[in-house]
Amino acid sequence: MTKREARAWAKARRTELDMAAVGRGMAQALFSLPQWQRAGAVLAFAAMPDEPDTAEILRRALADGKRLLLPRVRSKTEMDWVEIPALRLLRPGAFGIQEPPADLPAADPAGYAAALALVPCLAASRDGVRLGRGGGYYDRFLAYYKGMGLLLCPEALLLDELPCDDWDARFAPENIMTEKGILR
Ligand SMILES: Nc1nc2c(c(=O)[nH]1)N(C=O)[C@@H](CNc1ccc(C(=O)N[C@@H](CCC(=O)O)C(=O)O)cc1)CN2
Ligand SMILES: Nc1ncnc2c1ncn2[C@@H]1O[C@H](COP(=O)(O)OP(=O)(O)OP(=O)(O)O)[C@@H](O)[C@H]1O
Repeated sequence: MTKREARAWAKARRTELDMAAVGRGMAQALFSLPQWQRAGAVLAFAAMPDEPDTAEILRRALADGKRLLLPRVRSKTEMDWVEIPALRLLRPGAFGIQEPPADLPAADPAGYAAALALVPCLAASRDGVRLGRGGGYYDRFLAYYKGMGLLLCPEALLLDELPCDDWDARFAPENIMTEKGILR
């Protein structure tokens, strides 16, 4: 299977899933993890309609006093991280994704202690290969990000194998989370 074929399969499979329910399951699994409880800052994402709904995670992060950063697309290849103090400030941005507004400054994730990055994917393999949407945004970010990361992947989108390029970040099974919890 090529990446292109894998993306087509994943996109079709995703339309059959209840992403509100998957998101609720992931949120519950996440809140019980020490990695979440210890996190002082969360690098999250506002979900697209075919991604697990993260609204509850975003609300809980702020309610628990964690600093919340979300991506803001800057170009065809780069995204900025922006700290957002309240979800009502979000505006539709590139691809219709809710983004921090242009007047909030870009932040350096390295400047946040105890950061936890929640990483979206189209699909993932059990041995830790992430399939993204093909923009390379997260590949570039993960190449320099040194903090803790969790890949959020619905159970139905976990494969035994996926093609992997040199630049693809790899996730250990204990850093892959489905609505049923951490893979092990
Ligand atoms: N919720 C969320 N936010 C995110 C990402 C993401 O994957 N999910 N990104 C992660 O990179 C960045 C935005 N990158 C994106 C890249 C492509 C598409 C997208 O919808 N692509 C189309 C195909 C476009 C094409 O025709 O080539 C698609 O997947 O259907 C969306 C976001 C930053 N923010
Ligand atoms: N660390 C990097 N530095 C520069 N370019 C990169 C890096 N990682 C990936 N790229 C480029 O990004 C493009 C897209 O890569 P890939 O198809 O793996 O994206 P993806 O992981 O599916 O997308 P995304 O991360 O946006 O969800 C590739 O053409 C690759 O050359």
